[in-house]
Amino acid sequence: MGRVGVLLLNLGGPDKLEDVGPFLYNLFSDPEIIRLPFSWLQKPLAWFIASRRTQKSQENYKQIGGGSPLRRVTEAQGDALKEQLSSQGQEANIYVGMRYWHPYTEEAIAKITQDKVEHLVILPLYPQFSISTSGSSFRLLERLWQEDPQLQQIDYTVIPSWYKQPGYLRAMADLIAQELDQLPNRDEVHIFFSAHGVPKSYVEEAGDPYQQEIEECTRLIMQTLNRPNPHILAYQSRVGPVEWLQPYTEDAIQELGAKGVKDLVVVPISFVSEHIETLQEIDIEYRELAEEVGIHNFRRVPALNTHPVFVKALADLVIEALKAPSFKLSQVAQMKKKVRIYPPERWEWGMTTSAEVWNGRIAMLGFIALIIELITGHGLLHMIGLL
Ligand SMILES: C=CC1=C(C)c2cc3[nH]c(cc4nc(cc5[nH]c(cc1n2)c(C)c5CCC(=O)O)C(CCC(=O)O)=C4C)c(C)c3C=C
Ligand SMILES: [Fe+2]
Ligand SMILES: [Fe+2]
Repeated sequence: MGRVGVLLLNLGGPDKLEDVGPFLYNLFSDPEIIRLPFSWLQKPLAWFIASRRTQKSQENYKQIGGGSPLRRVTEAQGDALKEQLSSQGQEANIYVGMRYWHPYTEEAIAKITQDKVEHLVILPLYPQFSISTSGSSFRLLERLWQEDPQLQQIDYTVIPSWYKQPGYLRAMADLIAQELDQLPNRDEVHIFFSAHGVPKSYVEEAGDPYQQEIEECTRLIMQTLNRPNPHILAYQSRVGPVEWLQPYTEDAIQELGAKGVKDLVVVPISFVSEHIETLQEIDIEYRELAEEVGIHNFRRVPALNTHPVFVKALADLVIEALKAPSFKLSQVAQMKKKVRIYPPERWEWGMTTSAEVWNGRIAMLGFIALIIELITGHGLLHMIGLL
């Protein structure tokens, strides 16, 4: 076999506080994150939302040391994977491609062509598929492939999602067991799976298989764990006013508190690395809430990071993918029950939930712009002489 490469995909995160604004702008500029009727509105709206969110987001990053650990952790995972592959007789170069911050996917692709990689495995570091995560990275890669004849020479294969991988399930179950065993009444502790949320319309209108994969993954982890504990699944990190997958983590914590639950072990299930949503949102915000509602033993299962059983699982995935018939980027959408990757070919006007929401938001934006213009005396309407 010729030169082998593995491209690890992840979302990326700001390395320092000054990066937060531009990182958020990149994130909200992605039509897979925010769906709009007109593409020309994407950038101004991304700028508007990012500016409004930057300060709050910076405060959260300040609480975890002033930046995201995601790059460091992902690079460590890459190093560990290279070593593990080598010990299993497979030499490979590992490349990290982030969607919204350095090292960008484009930078990784440039290195891959420079190194003349012949066989490439594309492995998203999201166990479950969502339009907003792996889907967005695959779409970007599809575009890069179409534009570059050199890339088209590479024999590549994609792993769309891998939440059923036995080593991954084992590593998750072991980490949960370790936390349960720290508590005196370990078989009665509630296991709380906290998945990252997505807007409900992704699942119901666009056919995102994310919710189904999360639910199945939860069931498989519980089966692997093989303990009698009660468990619950809820969704965290909601952004904006639309409805996201329910129940929301904060509501579920409150309900458990009201029922008199005292011991909780929280399992972050959509992430394999520590980042802001484990270190700040769960460890600080949800812990505070849990204490307020009387859940005094609140423990969080650490992210897998470079857990050896997990790294071996990643290596097994790569080796199997190299042996199996290749799976192309264009096949992912077909396989995932005809997922309509955002934005749709044609904007659907009318009473669809998202169209209504966005029509309302655009009107609101226009209204805000008008108020600002009336107060400051500067703006588009003054420029064209209407005010
Ligand atoms: C607004 C929509 C968002 C969707 C949909 C979304 C889905 C989603 N995200 C992750 C994983 C991560 N998200 C991270 C940061 C992040 N995500 C959003 C918004 C959406 N995510 C924002 C605004 C941010 C920035 C942080 C903030 O201001 O809250 C990160 C990086 C974290 C870091 O340490 O920097 C990850 C990872 C998943 C798995 C997911 C859907 C399945
Ligand atoms: Fe996110
Ligand atoms: Fe988030």
